[in-house]
Amino acid sequence: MAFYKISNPTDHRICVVMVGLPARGKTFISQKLVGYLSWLSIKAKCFTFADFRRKCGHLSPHALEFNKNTGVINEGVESNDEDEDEEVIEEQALEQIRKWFQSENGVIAVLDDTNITSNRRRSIIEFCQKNNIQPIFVESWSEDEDFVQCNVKDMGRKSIEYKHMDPLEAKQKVMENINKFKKNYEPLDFEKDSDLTFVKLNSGSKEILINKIQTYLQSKIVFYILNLDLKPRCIWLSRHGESLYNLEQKIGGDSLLSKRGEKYSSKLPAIVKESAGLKEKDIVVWTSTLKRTQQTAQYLTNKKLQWRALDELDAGICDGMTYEEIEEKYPDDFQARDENKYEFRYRGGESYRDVALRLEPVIMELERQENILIITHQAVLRCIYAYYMNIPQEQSPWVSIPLHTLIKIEPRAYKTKVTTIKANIPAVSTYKVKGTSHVGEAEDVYTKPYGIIKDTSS
Ligand SMILES: O=P(O)(O)OC[C@H]1O[C@@](CO)(OP(=O)(O)O)[C@@H](O)[C@@H]1O
Repeated sequence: MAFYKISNPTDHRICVVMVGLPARGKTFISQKLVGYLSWLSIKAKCFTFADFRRKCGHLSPHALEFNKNTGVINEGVESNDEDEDEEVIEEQALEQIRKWFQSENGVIAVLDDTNITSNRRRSIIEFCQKNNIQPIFVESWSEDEDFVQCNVKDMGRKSIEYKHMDPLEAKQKVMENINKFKKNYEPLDFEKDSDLTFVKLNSGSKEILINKIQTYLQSKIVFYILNLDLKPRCIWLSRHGESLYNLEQKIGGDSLLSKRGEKYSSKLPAIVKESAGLKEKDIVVWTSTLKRTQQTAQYLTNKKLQWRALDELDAGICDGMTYEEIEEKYPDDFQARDENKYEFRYRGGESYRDVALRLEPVIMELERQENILIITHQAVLRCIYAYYMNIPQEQSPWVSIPLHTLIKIEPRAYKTKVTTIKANIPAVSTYKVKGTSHVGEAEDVYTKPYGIIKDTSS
């Protein structure tokens, strides 16, 4: 079920059109925006023209050849008539967007390409007008050497166009490409483009210019982009230490930590220090308002902030019960929750969807901040983890977030890196296995593929 429902979808179709030279953070913005909208249940998709060109057998002007039979990209094959090919490819790519809006009832398409000429942008506007789509142009502009070089490095290492190359060669190619595009670049202009809806970002969020934002959805998109800080940063996630309720397999409540939970809290500062390599003043600790998270943060001397929005999912009438008791007393509710855990709302309490919605200001603030350690609860961390890792909503309540484990997240344009650091302090499992009232080993399908697991000696 989509949360964002509209009576006539064609009235609300938006195409976010990225504008800018390579290595200006366009892919990062596009991916983050689509992840955020999907997390809010707004149907969104990113269309990367480079992908499409590759599939068509060209990567003009990057001069690569895609072998459709083997899937291998070969270097050095130039197209004979680049301009003509490019036009056809662009048309076909826009056609993909039109089809997606129509067949999938899409709401927001993000077009991740350079779109650096006024002509190109005008042809996109024409396409949008024909198809009842509102275009918003998002230009990422920068002459800041550090900003550009940081993106060049990221592109060289991770982008499919360059990652097969030697790092130096990749860097050189990206720079060549930037210079090639620079010659034709026509930035968005307040006078010439006064009729367009656009946002112009200078080196991320250093300076922002906005023109003609008109609808609620447009302002939501723009507000999110304005809060995005493109600088590399880390987020650490930890559950509180094992609690007395965890030992008794009871959910909710506001209990204190067990002895092993206490041990985790005293070890946490050293684990964070080792993982971060930063001074304490450079990491801010966010906790919920519940005792078990504050007790876990007690030995951290960093600046701390409590958020009510980080409190655990409210289990309503089931608060303080074990899963076995819930199954016995409310068998229908127990089964309904297993069938659709994301949507199920405890009587007098919350669903995972409710938690995600109340977390929106936390997410927005996280995007503005640099290095944050969040100490909170199982359900809340699942929602935050799902946001960073683009985990489908229906799967997010089943993600494994074990106790006494620090998760380090490094969001990047091409892939988010996750490192799982185990404290080596035993704790009970609180993972409720689907279809039973038992807690046990998680299937862990969503944590394992991403994580590099590190153990700390006890
Ligand atoms: O959604 P499920 O899997 O029930 O997990 C959420 C539960 O996790 C618990 C532990 O069982 O969280 P936490 O100990 O992190 O506060 C409960 O309080 C909470 O209701």
